[in-house]
Amino acid sequence: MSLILSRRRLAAAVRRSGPAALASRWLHTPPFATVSPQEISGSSPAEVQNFVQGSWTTSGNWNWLVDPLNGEKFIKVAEVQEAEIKPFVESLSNCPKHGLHNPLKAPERYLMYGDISAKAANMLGQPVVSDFFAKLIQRVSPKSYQQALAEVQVSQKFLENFCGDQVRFLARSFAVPGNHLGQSSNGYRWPYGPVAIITPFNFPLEIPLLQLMGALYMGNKPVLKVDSKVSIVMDQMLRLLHACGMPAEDVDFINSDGITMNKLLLEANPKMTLFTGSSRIAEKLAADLKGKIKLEDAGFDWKILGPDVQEVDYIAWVCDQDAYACSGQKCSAQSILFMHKNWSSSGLLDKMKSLSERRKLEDLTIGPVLTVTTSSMIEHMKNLLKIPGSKVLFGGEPLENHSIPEIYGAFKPTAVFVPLSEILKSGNFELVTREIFGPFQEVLGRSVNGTTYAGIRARTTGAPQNHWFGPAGDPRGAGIGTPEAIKLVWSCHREIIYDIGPLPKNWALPSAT
Ligand SMILES: NC(=O)c1ccc[n+]([C@@H]2O[C@H](COP(=O)([O-])OP(=O)(O)OC[C@H]3O[C@@H](n4cnc5c(N)ncnc54)[C@H](O)[C@@H]3O)[C@@H](O)[C@H]2O)c1
Repeated sequence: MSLILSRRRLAAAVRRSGPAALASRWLHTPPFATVSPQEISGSSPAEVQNFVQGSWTTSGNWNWLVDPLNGEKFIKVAEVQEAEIKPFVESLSNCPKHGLHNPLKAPERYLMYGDISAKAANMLGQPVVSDFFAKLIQRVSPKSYQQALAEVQVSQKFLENFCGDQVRFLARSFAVPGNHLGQSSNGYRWPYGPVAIITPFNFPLEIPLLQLMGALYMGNKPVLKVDSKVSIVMDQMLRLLHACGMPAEDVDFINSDGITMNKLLLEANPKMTLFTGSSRIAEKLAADLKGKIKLEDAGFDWKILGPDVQEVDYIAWVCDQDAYACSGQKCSAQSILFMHKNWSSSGLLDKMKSLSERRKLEDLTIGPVLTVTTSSMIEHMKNLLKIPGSKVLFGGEPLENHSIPEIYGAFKPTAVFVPLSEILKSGNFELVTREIFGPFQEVLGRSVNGTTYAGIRARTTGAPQNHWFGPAGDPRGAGIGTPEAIKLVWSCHREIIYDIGPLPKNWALPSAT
């Protein structure tokens, strides 16, 4: 059974099934929720609010979002304007720089967050709740039900990982014996206090939730800003967390445009900002915030197939998933495939073509691209095709028979072949390695460089809660998911040297040194 129906078909189904079925659908909406994913439509729009100083608030301005599948205005977001940021600035400045808790202050809060995580993991694990979030994700960041559900399941496992004592174990300290009796040096994981989290549209639940919980576990007070296109998901998740006992004052949640958020950061001066998004904004914020930032920015991910040809069917399937699942809008999506010439006669490219052709809009295995328009993908492709020897292997055309609004992209899964000798020429390299955050990859003839996913089952898209996921080689690089990521991003090292005596027997005043 197809798990996602087009809005029009859904609306028709609701009309056919009448109010009794409607009531039963609401019965299947979790108690904390204020929306029902299937019911959101032009005639029954949903509302996204802000949360500050312990209360839900609206703003003077509603930003209307259009349904990525049919262009209908279906969600209104209370976007905070520049003149309205004061409560958020005040709320953040109420948090001391030593945090809401730390190893020497309010340690019971580590246990409280262990309990909140246990309850939230339990709630999110209930089929009604995971289905609710998967369907809500699908409405705003269209991807297949399996991909949306996987995002919920990763989030649920992450919460399970930090139940019980696991939060306090994150703040484990160590001691080194000192030089004399009564002296020892102790290393602590210290919070930053007031912090900010900014996240993009492509993982509406997983990225903001994992970073938010990491920040809270270590004792910080975050203000969270998720891309407004998808922030309805975290609006609902915060309601779940409140229902699981999260103190209302611990997190603020703001909807705004980038300019307003930038202003808030400059005025509220958070001690640390975690930014996940494009490299352009990452570099701007790094300068504006004078380096008080950690980054997970744009990805241009490559896969290399070396000379040993094997498991062609499996590799074709992994390539298809890596390049085109979520319509290529995973930060780890395969952007380039370097293929050793031994693969040319293996049938790999034909298999990839057939797999890409299985993808269809009806089940969102291919769907709207939220930040790149169809015309800019076509333009990029035309520029690539000017490179001698390059050719479209498959795709290369807009999707057909759809009602995706023009502000979004609608493009068939596409692969363009570019000869390696050409890519190395100056001028071509920048063009070929431009990130197109959509279902687009370039296939090159020979292998050149490495990737960190290795082996016959290697994939580029894999960021479950049990892997560190993040960049390397940049001192500002952040991570997500694991205890190491949480400790690195959300706490700093603080050393306290205890030197409590006693003084040596017969101590006498030494001469000046
Ligand atoms: N490395 C990772 O883990 C990772 C994960 C997901 C996405 N990404 C990257 O994110 C990009 C796609 O996301 P996008 O297009 O939404 O990114 P984006 O940089 O346009 O937006 C990201 C967030 O920043 C906010 N923002 C924009 N300008 C701002 C400003 N001046 N001050 C403060 N906040 C501002 C946006 O409202 C949004 O919430 C891709 O490049 C992708 O590779 C990276």
